[in-house]
This record gives sequence, structure tokens and C-alpha cells, in this order.
Amino acid sequence: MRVVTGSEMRDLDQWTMQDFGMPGEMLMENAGRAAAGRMLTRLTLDERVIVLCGSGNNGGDGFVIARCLYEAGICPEVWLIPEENRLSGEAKFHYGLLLQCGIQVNSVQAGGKRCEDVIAAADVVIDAMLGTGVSGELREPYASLVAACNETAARVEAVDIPSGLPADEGVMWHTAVQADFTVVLAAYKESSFLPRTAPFYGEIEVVSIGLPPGTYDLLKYERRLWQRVDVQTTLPVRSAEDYKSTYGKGLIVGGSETMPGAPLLAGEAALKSGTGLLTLALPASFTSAAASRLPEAMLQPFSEGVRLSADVTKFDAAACGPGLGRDEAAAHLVQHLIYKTDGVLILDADALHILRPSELKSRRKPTVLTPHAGELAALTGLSVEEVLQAPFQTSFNFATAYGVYVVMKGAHTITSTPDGRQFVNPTGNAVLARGGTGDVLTGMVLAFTMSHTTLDAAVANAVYLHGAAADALAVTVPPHAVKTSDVISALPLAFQSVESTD
Ligand SMILES: NC(=O)C1=CN([C@@H]2O[C@H](COP(=O)(O)OP(=O)(O)OC[C@H]3O[C@@H](n4cnc5c(N)ncnc54)[C@H](O)[C@@H]3O)[C@@H](O)[C@H]2O)[C@@H](O)CC1
Ligand SMILES: [K+]
Repeated sequence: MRVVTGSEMRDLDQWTMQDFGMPGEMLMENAGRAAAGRMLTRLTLDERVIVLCGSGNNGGDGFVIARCLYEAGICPEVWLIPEENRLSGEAKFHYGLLLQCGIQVNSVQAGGKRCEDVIAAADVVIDAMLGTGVSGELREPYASLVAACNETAARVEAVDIPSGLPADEGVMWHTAVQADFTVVLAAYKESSFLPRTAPFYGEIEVVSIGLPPGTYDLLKYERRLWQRVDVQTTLPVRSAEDYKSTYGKGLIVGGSETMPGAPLLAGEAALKSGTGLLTLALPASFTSAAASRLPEAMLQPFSEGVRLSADVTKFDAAACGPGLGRDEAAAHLVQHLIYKTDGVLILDADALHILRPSELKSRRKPTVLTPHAGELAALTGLSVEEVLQAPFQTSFNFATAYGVYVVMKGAHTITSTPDGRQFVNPTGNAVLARGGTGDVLTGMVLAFTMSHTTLDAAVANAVYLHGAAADALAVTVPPHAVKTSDVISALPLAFQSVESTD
């Protein structure tokens, strides 16, 4: 399932109409009919339904939806917001069809009965006022109608995007319809996944509108949701013939006086995600505690402060950062790993604060960075607010500029590849908002990079299953009554959730 910007969606529509030859009226019929189909699954014949139609193509979808509901035996009250003569193109065409069906259309501009009062008395409001074409502060009467939608007790179902909300990240906006459901047309919009805008969508359903096969390949960059089916088709199957070395030799480097547990969490997660041979490099004073907590791991105590005595070229993958600290010795260690590691290198937590980004360009093997917004801000020199306003662009820019994978952690973690593709993760919940869950992810990424055929799948699957473990936990335990190691304990449930056939 793709995630697009507003202008990418317009390009897709244009290609479909101009190059593929599908008339715009047909595309709008497909869109409206598909949206109505979803809405009809919730509608009952006794509900009072109002359809609010704007002046653009989103309003055009509304006309189609009204006609489809009529076909299904529901008589919605349709309201046209602009003057009739403002309608053009496909929207005007479908307005005409609606009138031909004998359906009466009320006019907001005509005065008389107030649309706001009808919204207040409705059971269901279908919001087809504004879609991806919105720009700037809402003008009247849209602003008042959006406010009325947000005050009514009715169920609010938005078409494509809640009116007022931008499709893209990084756009200034003021107010929007708070939808209960949004039937998104063809592809997710970026704003479906941003912390401030996502809640306005309510529950999202994406419907197909008949774009021809291969249309998305015409877009310059692939940006999509990483779904259960992606995990199912890429998760390696373990075989009886495997050896302990089949899944690689992994190294985790971390820990300091104040944060001894972080590398242990990463190590336990790596072991519980399939790593056959794991070495933990950590301060000498913790090795006995580590040995009793993780007897499966080999231990490599730091010598002379934070010097790594292990030959890092012998490992298939290394992860560095959890609990490491940020002093000069730690910075040297990160630098050493950047230059000497001969396999995949995963950098997390403190390592992200002390690395010099320019050195990443010297890596000849893949590098994976797993920052949260604050760490990505530190890496890019932007403020946290700037990163959160444009996480897609910020992580894309960093990943492509430095040739690394960037896993930007958040409610919807975004994985960016060095060649500019992006995968949005759908799993996870408030359980993950606690210390140490990032260390767990680091361990999982380490394990998966050594077991998967492609690095894209390794990273995206680790993120997916990390979230799925939290989702499995949340089914049985309240999110406040959880500690981070419970997420590791729930990993078998996460693996089961993708392996089951239902
Ligand atoms: N062929 C296509 O392009 C298709 C488009 N579709 C629908 O069309 C939508 C996009 O259509 P449009 O590009 O026509 O745009 P919209 O329908 O989202 O809005 C454009 C209209 O909104 C007005 N407007 C913009 N900003 C405003 C503001 N701040 N305050 C008040 N009015 C404002 C503009 O004057 C214009 O009349 C999609 O979201 C989707 O619902 C679908 O029908 C599928 C096919
Ligand atoms: K809308």
C-alpha cells in the first residue's frame, strides 16, 4: 500500500487519465463508488445522512457517493457549498447525474435552512468538502462548516482526507474536520502518519479507485506501508540443516557505569530474534552480571576504559550505542567501528550523538542508524520540531546524502533506504514509549541483518515485529504495567502473529 504526497497523487491521476486513457469521470465514479461501498458497511437505513460537497473534485466524489447511497435505498441530504456555477469538469458532470436522478441538492449559498443545523441533527456526516487541493487557512463558509462537523454528535466520515488537513508533511494548517472514519482514495497520504495530523483521520480505510497496474512505478521514489504480507514473504524460514553460524556472528558494543542494562536488552532481543552466535562487548565490571543474565552470549570486556579488544572484522554485523556514553573514548570506539567493521554496522542511541556524519560516507558496507526525532535532530542540526514536522523529507535527505539506512522511530516508524525508498511501519503502541525499547530494536535489527536476504526486509521486518510484540502485549496487559524486557518476552507472539495463516 503506497504513501503519496498530494502532488504525486495528482500525477497518478493525470497519468491514468492522459496516458492510460481512463476518462476523469470514470476515475471519479470509481473513487466515489468505492468510498460509498465502505460507508455502506456502517450505514443503516434509519440513519439521517448528510453529504457536504465542496467546489473541487473532493466535492465531485461526494456527488457520486450520494448517488450510490441513493441506489442502496438511503436518501442522503446533499449540500453544495459553493455557488453552482463554480463547479467544473468531472465534478460538474457528476453533479448533473445526481440532479438527473431526481435528488434534491441544498445550497449553502442560497440562505434559508442553515447547513450547520442539519449537521447538528444528523446521524452521519459525509465530509466531501475539501481533499488534497486545500491550501492555506480555511475560508468561509468552510471554516464554520468544519467547526459544525467537530461539534456534532454524528458519525463523521471523511472522503480521502478530513477537510482542512493537508496531504503533505511540513505544511502550515489551522483547523480540520475530526473524522471518525476516513475512506482514503488509492493511497495513504503522508499526513496519515504524522503525530499531529494522523488523529484527525480517525479509522482509515484505503480503497482502490482503478489506477492501472504499474502506475505507481512511474513515481520517482517508492514510499509505502510495510505490511504483514511483506513480513510473511520475506521472513527467513529456519531449516533443520542450519548451523549456529547460519545466522551470522553478531557483535553488540555498549554499556557504561550508568547504563549497564542497555546492551543486555539489545543482546537478549538479538538472541530471541534468531542470532546463533552473539558477542557482547561491554565494561569489564558488568561481565559477571551479563554472564548470569545472558549465558548464551560470549563476552568481550572493554580493556583500558572503552577500548575494544575484539577483531571487529570477524563479525558479520555489529551494533553499537546502547548505554555507551558520550565521552571521548566512546567517540573513538564509534569511529573505530565505522572504519573497521566489515559487515553491517548498526548505530543507535549514544553512538548517534557522537558520530561524525561525514565519516559515514567512508563506509563500504551498509550502515543502519536508528534515531528517534531528537537524535535525528542532533544528526541534522535541525530542531526536534522541524524533524517532527517533516519526518519523511528529513530522514530521506539524511539517508540519501550519507548512503545509510535511517530508521526514524516514532508512532509510525519510517525506514529510509540509501537509495531513497521509504517504508512506514503500522505496528506498535504506547507500550513502546519507555526506556530501553530502542535497545531491543537495535538487537532485532542486528539479528535480522544477518538472517535476511535483503537489508530492506531485515530492517523493516525488525521494526514491524518489534511493534507487533508491543501489540501482542497490549492485548493482555495494560500499557502502564509493562517493562521493556516484557517486549522481548512477547517476541514469540509477534513471530506467531505473522506466521499464522489467518
Ligand atoms: N482526477 C482526480 O484528480 C481525482 C481526484 N479525486 C478527488 O479530488 C480531490 C482533489 O481535488 P481538487 O484538486 O479539485 O481539490 P479539492 O477538491 O480538495 O479542493 C479544491 C477546492 O477547494 C478550494 N479551496 C482550497 N483551499 C481552500 C481553503 N483554504 N478554503 C476554502 N476553500 C479552499 C479551492 O478553491 C477549490 O475549489 C482528492 O482529494 C479526491 O477526493 C478523486 O475523485 C479521484 C480522481
Ligand atoms: K474531505
